[in-house]
Amino acid sequence: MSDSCLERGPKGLERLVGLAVRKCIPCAEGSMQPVAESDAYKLRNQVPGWRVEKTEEGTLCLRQDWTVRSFQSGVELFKRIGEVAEAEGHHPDLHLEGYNKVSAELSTHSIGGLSENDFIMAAKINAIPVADLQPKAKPRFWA
Ligand SMILES: C[C@H](O)[C@H](O)[C@H]1CNC2=NC(N)=NC(=O)C2=N1
Repeated sequence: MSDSCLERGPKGLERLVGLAVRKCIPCAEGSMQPVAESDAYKLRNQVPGWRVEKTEEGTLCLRQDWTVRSFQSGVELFKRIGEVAEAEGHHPDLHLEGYNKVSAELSTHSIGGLSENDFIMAAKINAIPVADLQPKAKPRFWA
Protein backbone atom coordinates (compact mmCIF):
# COMPACT_ATOMS: atom_id res chain seq x y z
CA MET A 1 0.00 0.00 0.00
CA SER A 2 1.40 3.39 -0.94
CA ASP A 3 1.88 6.10 1.68
CA SER A 4 -0.98 8.17 0.39
CA CYS A 5 -3.39 5.20 0.02
CA LEU A 6 -4.92 7.05 -2.92
CA GLU A 7 -6.00 4.36 -5.33
CA ARG A 8 -6.79 4.90 -8.97
CA GLY A 9 -9.20 2.24 -10.15
CA PRO A 10 -9.76 0.96 -13.69
CA LYS A 11 -12.28 3.73 -14.35
CA GLY A 12 -10.00 6.39 -12.89
CA LEU A 13 -12.07 6.61 -9.71
CA GLU A 14 -10.04 7.55 -6.66
CA ARG A 15 -10.57 6.00 -3.28
CA LEU A 16 -8.84 6.40 0.05
CA VAL A 17 -8.37 2.99 1.66
CA GLY A 18 -9.62 2.35 5.20
CA LEU A 19 -10.34 5.99 5.99
CA ALA A 20 -11.87 5.47 9.43
CA VAL A 21 -8.94 3.39 10.71
CA ARG A 22 -6.13 5.54 9.34
CA LYS A 23 -4.27 8.12 11.42
CA CYS A 24 -4.02 11.77 10.42
CA ILE A 25 -0.54 12.74 9.29
CA PRO A 26 0.97 15.61 11.34
CA CYS A 27 0.57 18.73 9.16
CA ALA A 28 3.75 20.21 10.60
CA GLU A 29 5.80 17.58 8.76
CA GLY A 30 5.26 19.59 5.59
CA SER A 31 4.53 16.54 3.45
CA MET A 32 0.81 17.27 3.25
CA GLN A 33 -0.50 17.33 -0.31
CA PRO A 34 -3.68 19.16 -1.26
CA VAL A 35 -6.44 17.02 -2.77
CA ALA A 36 -7.42 18.31 -6.23
CA GLU A 37 -10.95 19.70 -6.46
CA SER A 38 -12.06 17.00 -8.92
CA ASP A 39 -10.72 14.26 -6.58
CA ALA A 40 -12.42 15.90 -3.60
CA TYR A 41 -15.87 15.43 -5.15
CA LYS A 42 -15.13 11.74 -5.80
CA LEU A 43 -13.69 11.12 -2.32
CA ARG A 44 -16.72 12.78 -0.75
CA ASN A 45 -18.73 9.68 -1.69
CA GLN A 46 -16.71 7.76 0.93
CA VAL A 47 -17.86 10.06 3.73
CA PRO A 48 -21.67 10.12 3.59
CA GLY A 49 -23.25 13.22 5.12
CA TRP A 50 -20.32 15.50 4.23
CA ARG A 51 -20.44 18.09 1.43
CA VAL A 52 -17.55 19.73 -0.38
CA GLU A 53 -17.95 23.51 -0.07
CA LYS A 54 -15.92 26.66 -0.62
CA THR A 55 -15.24 28.85 2.40
CA GLU A 56 -15.63 32.65 2.34
CA GLU A 57 -11.90 32.78 1.60
CA GLY A 58 -12.42 30.55 -1.46
CA THR A 59 -10.73 27.45 -0.05
CA LEU A 60 -12.30 23.99 -0.20
CA CYS A 61 -13.69 22.39 2.93
CA LEU A 62 -15.89 19.48 4.00
CA ARG A 63 -19.03 20.40 5.90
CA GLN A 64 -21.68 18.45 7.79
CA ASP A 65 -24.74 19.72 9.71
CA TRP A 66 -26.64 17.98 12.50
CA THR A 67 -29.88 18.90 14.24
CA VAL A 68 -29.66 17.93 17.89
CA ARG A 69 -32.19 17.51 20.72
CA SER A 70 -31.11 20.45 22.84
CA PHE A 71 -28.32 22.94 23.43
CA GLN A 72 -26.72 20.49 25.87
CA SER A 73 -26.81 17.76 23.20
CA GLY A 74 -24.95 20.17 20.93
CA VAL A 75 -22.30 20.74 23.60
CA GLU A 76 -22.01 16.96 24.06
CA LEU A 77 -21.52 16.51 20.29
CA PHE A 78 -18.74 19.13 20.42
CA LYS A 79 -17.14 17.09 23.24
CA ARG A 80 -17.31 13.81 21.29
CA ILE A 81 -15.91 15.41 18.13
CA GLY A 82 -13.30 17.21 20.23
CA GLU A 83 -12.01 13.93 21.69
CA VAL A 84 -11.49 12.46 18.20
CA ALA A 85 -9.88 15.70 16.98
CA GLU A 86 -7.47 15.81 19.89
CA ALA A 87 -6.52 12.15 19.40
CA GLU A 88 -5.76 12.88 15.72
CA GLY A 89 -4.21 16.35 16.12
CA HIS A 90 -6.54 17.58 13.37
CA HIS A 91 -9.31 19.96 14.31
CA PRO A 92 -12.58 20.95 12.63
CA ASP A 93 -14.22 24.36 12.98
CA LEU A 94 -17.31 23.71 15.10
CA HIS A 95 -20.46 25.86 15.18
CA LEU A 96 -23.55 25.64 17.43
CA GLU A 97 -26.30 27.97 16.23
CA GLY A 98 -29.99 28.45 16.86
CA TYR A 99 -29.55 26.33 20.05
CA ASN A 100 -29.79 22.97 18.21
CA LYS A 101 -27.93 23.27 14.90
CA VAL A 102 -24.39 21.92 14.93
CA SER A 103 -22.06 22.09 11.97
CA ALA A 104 -18.46 21.05 11.46
CA GLU A 105 -16.09 22.30 8.77
CA LEU A 106 -12.93 20.40 7.93
CA SER A 107 -9.98 21.82 6.03
CA THR A 108 -6.22 21.76 6.42
CA HIS A 109 -5.13 25.24 7.42
CA SER A 110 -1.49 24.65 6.64
CA ILE A 111 -2.24 24.05 2.93
CA GLY A 112 -5.34 26.24 2.63
CA GLY A 113 -7.56 23.43 1.32
CA LEU A 114 -8.46 19.78 1.65
CA SER A 115 -5.96 17.03 2.45
CA GLU A 116 -6.37 13.32 3.15
CA ASN A 117 -6.48 14.23 6.85
CA ASP A 118 -9.83 15.94 6.33
CA PHE A 119 -11.35 12.82 4.77
CA ILE A 120 -9.87 10.64 7.54
CA MET A 121 -11.35 12.96 10.18
CA ALA A 122 -14.71 13.03 8.38
CA ALA A 123 -14.82 9.21 8.44
CA LYS A 124 -13.86 9.15 12.13
CA ILE A 125 -16.53 11.73 12.98
CA ASN A 126 -19.07 9.60 11.10
CA ALA A 127 -18.17 6.70 13.42
CA ILE A 128 -19.17 8.72 16.53
CA PRO A 129 -22.53 7.58 17.97
CA VAL A 130 -25.00 10.48 17.71
CA ALA A 131 -28.46 8.83 17.84
CA ASP A 132 -28.87 9.70 21.55
CA LEU A 133 -28.22 13.39 20.75
CA GLN A 134 -30.63 13.69 17.84
CA PRO A 135 -34.33 14.53 18.15
CA LYS A 136 -36.41 11.60 19.39
CA ALA A 137 -38.40 9.88 16.67
CA LYS A 138 -42.04 11.05 16.64
CA PRO A 139 -44.43 8.44 18.08
CA ARG A 140 -46.26 6.53 15.38
CA PHE A 141 -49.99 5.96 15.57
CA TRP A 142 -51.90 3.21 13.90
CA ALA A 143 -55.57 3.56 12.95
C1 LIG B 1 1.11 21.64 14.97
C2 LIG B 1 -0.22 21.05 14.65
O1 LIG B 1 -0.06 19.74 14.16
C3 LIG B 1 -0.96 21.85 13.59
O2 LIG B 1 -1.14 23.17 14.03
C4 LIG B 1 -2.28 21.25 13.22
C5 LIG B 1 -3.31 21.23 14.34
N1 LIG B 1 -4.65 20.99 13.84
C6 LIG B 1 -4.97 21.29 12.57
N2 LIG B 1 -6.23 21.15 12.17
C7 LIG B 1 -6.60 21.47 10.93
N3 LIG B 1 -7.88 21.31 10.57
N4 LIG B 1 -5.71 21.94 10.05
C8 LIG B 1 -4.41 22.10 10.34
O3 LIG B 1 -3.62 22.52 9.48
C9 LIG B 1 -4.01 21.76 11.65
N5 LIG B 1 -2.75 21.85 12.03
